[in-house]
Amino acid sequence: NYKNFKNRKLNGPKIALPLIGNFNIIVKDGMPHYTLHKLSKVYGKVYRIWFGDMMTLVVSDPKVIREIFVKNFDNFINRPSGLWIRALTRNHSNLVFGRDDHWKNMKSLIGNLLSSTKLKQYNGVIDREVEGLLSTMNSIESSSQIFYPKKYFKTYTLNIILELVFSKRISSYDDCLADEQVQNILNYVDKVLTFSFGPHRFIESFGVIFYLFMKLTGKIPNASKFIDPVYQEHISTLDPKKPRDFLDELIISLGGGQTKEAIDSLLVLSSDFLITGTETSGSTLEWLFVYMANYPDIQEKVFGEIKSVVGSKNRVTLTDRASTPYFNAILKEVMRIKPIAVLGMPREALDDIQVGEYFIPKGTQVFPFNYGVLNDPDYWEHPNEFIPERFLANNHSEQFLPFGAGPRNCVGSSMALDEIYLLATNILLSFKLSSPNDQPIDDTELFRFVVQPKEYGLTLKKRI
Ligand code: HEM
Repeated sequence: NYKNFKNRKLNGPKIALPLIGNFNIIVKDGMPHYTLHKLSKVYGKVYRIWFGDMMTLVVSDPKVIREIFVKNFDNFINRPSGLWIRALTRNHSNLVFGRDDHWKNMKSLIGNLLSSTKLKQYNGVIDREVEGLLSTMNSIESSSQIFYPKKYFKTYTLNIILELVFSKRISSYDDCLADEQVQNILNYVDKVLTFSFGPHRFIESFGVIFYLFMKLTGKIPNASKFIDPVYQEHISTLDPKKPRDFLDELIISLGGGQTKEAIDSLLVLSSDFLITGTETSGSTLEWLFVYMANYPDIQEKVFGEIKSVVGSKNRVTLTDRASTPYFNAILKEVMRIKPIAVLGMPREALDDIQVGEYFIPKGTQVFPFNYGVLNDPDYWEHPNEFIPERFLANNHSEQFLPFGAGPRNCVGSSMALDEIYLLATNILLSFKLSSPNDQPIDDTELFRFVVQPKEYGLTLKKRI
């Protein structure tokens, strides 16, 4: 395979070290997306590089991304795996790392639960969380305290997932994150994300050592302390005619959820929701308010738009979305300039394949390199500048793929967009937000697979 790859003259670093490949370069400054982007300026929008012993293609040409992920989907249906992933996912029993027919079944189940029609039945959940957080923000404002978005946005997205999936809401916004159970779940999500990128993921022998070490020291991230009792409670109180939440629906779809296979799937699918459904939307909301505080003129303009749409109502609802084009453009621009899934999520070539001018051998890991596409001056004028207006004139659907492309794209995109829209517009309607010290909010990125801003605070001033 390696010979094949080399012979096809794909560009890429000439030298790769034994075992670690080019991993030393990729992780040198802790910001792999910056390094991969710099390399694409040298080797082009499609180049090969060795992530440890995994041959990897980094693709930042949206046309080639579509060729691979949409047109040749069948050959790229699975994600690369390894011992670490197999251990965390009970041998690919979940959706995020599910494979082949199992993935298809899980996708159809979860896709149905997270479809926009189905979510309408659960709209009240998001509305209640928005009310709860706004009321706490009112108290913070009245007592002239600083508002720290990170912990509140994490609690907001976590509460929505906990209610939709398990009918549990553990944390109130007043004692945000004080609850031990919430801390445990968020620590679990944090660990899984932190361990999503590292030599153990890309070098099989490191994976084995890392796994054994984590197992022996009892450090493998595990959410069963929370999920197991909730699962037992659901099984014993289930009414198949009246599912209360996603877990009930999944138990019913998996034939009662009592076989070993069904239990494995239910437990790791539940974890999928916690991992993919919290930090993703939460971090996007954090970025949005960094830009709202740093661009007060834009904040005023979007407040004007939201205020005029809402009229005498006191809350924005999802039916207002079509009437808030400027806010919609701002959200897109935030997701462009600060994408949280900078590397995209990788897939693996099932077989040798020729895609346009590129030969991709079996087993190659392919990254649809979101950060590269979204920062490429060939597709975006002044890519380093925050210019929401660019999305008013053109929706850039060719090169704006924050949720991925093709049948395996993000299954939670509707839910993410709904919860971000409802919270962000209602906060902007209710408060003027600014940096507490007249300095711009620091927009330095922290890479933990999901890219987030550093913790920051905001001063709130009531609008209505
Ligand atoms: C702004 C928020 C979000 C962004 C930018 C985002 C982005 C992504 C991306 C880029 C992928 C990889 C798609 C691919 O392989 O082509 C993905 C997959 C996934 N996302 Fe999201 N996501 C977000 C929110 C959510 C939420 C709220 C949920 C669940 C409630 C969710 C659930 C998932 C799942 C389960 C997958 C794996 C799908 C599969 O393998 O079939 N995401 N997401």
